[in-house]
Amino acid sequence: MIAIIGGTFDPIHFGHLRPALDIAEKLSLTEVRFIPSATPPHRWQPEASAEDRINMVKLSIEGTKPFILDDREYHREGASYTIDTLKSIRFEIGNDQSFSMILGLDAFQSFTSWKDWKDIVEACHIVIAARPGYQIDETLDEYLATRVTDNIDDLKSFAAGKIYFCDVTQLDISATMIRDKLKNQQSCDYLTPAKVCDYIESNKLYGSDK
Ligand SMILES: Nc1ncnc2c1ncn2[C@@H]1O[C@H](COP(=O)(O)OP(=O)(O)OP(=O)(O)O)[C@@H](O)[C@H]1O
Ligand SMILES: O=C(O)c1ccc[n+]([C@@H]2O[C@H](COP(=O)([O-])O)[C@@H](O)[C@H]2O)c1
Repeated sequence: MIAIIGGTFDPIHFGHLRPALDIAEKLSLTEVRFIPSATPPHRWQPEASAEDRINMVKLSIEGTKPFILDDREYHREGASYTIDTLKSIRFEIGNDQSFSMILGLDAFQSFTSWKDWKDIVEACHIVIAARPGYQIDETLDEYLATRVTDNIDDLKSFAAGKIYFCDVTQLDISATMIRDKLKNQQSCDYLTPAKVCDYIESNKLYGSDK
């Protein structure tokens, strides 16, 4: 079973890494691919370059099984739409293998505004990580509500199409919080791996001149 976690990762932090590991262990995932969004379609453009964000992801996951970097969105022109990423992965792994997309609860809340969101649900399972400050929407879209399962085995028996809310270690960390601290010449220690803090410092990212 493989999964992806996409993100702007500007920068990557423990709020991405620990929940992704919790989900990998809970679902016995053989691979979790971190996919930095080169040109996010839906938000202001990232502060750090795609190269720096990719380097920080690499540093933060090296040596951690089953995490790997997948930089396909960097090599694609135009806006980084998730549906295009999923189609290209499906092309590689075939239609029979169980394949999940990990999303934080905040990202899931705007999911029905994503490009071709119904096709996304057909292409993969969606595993939603709890995030401090966000609650499951009681008025979940009907199309989505019928796909919710609390049975992990469904994620293994079906290749796609299920939605699973996953309890994970809740860390109230955001990339915005880290960028703000660095702008104020504060440290990002213990919010993201030390190697990422060192990279930010050496490359003077996010207005940090420490
Ligand atoms: N602390 C967290 N707990 C659970 N999920 C998270 C957390 N932080 C980010 N995520 C999820 O990780 C994915 C990528 O998030 P992203 O790179 O936008 O990080 P962010 O911290 O939300 O960034 P920003 O503050 O710049 O908006 C999204 O699905 C998001 O919901
Ligand atoms: O494809 C879309 O329309 C779309 C709209 C919003 C978000 N996404 C993806 O959702 C992931 C998390 O987004 P973000 O803003 O939390 O980094 C990331 O991989 C984005 O490319 C994708």
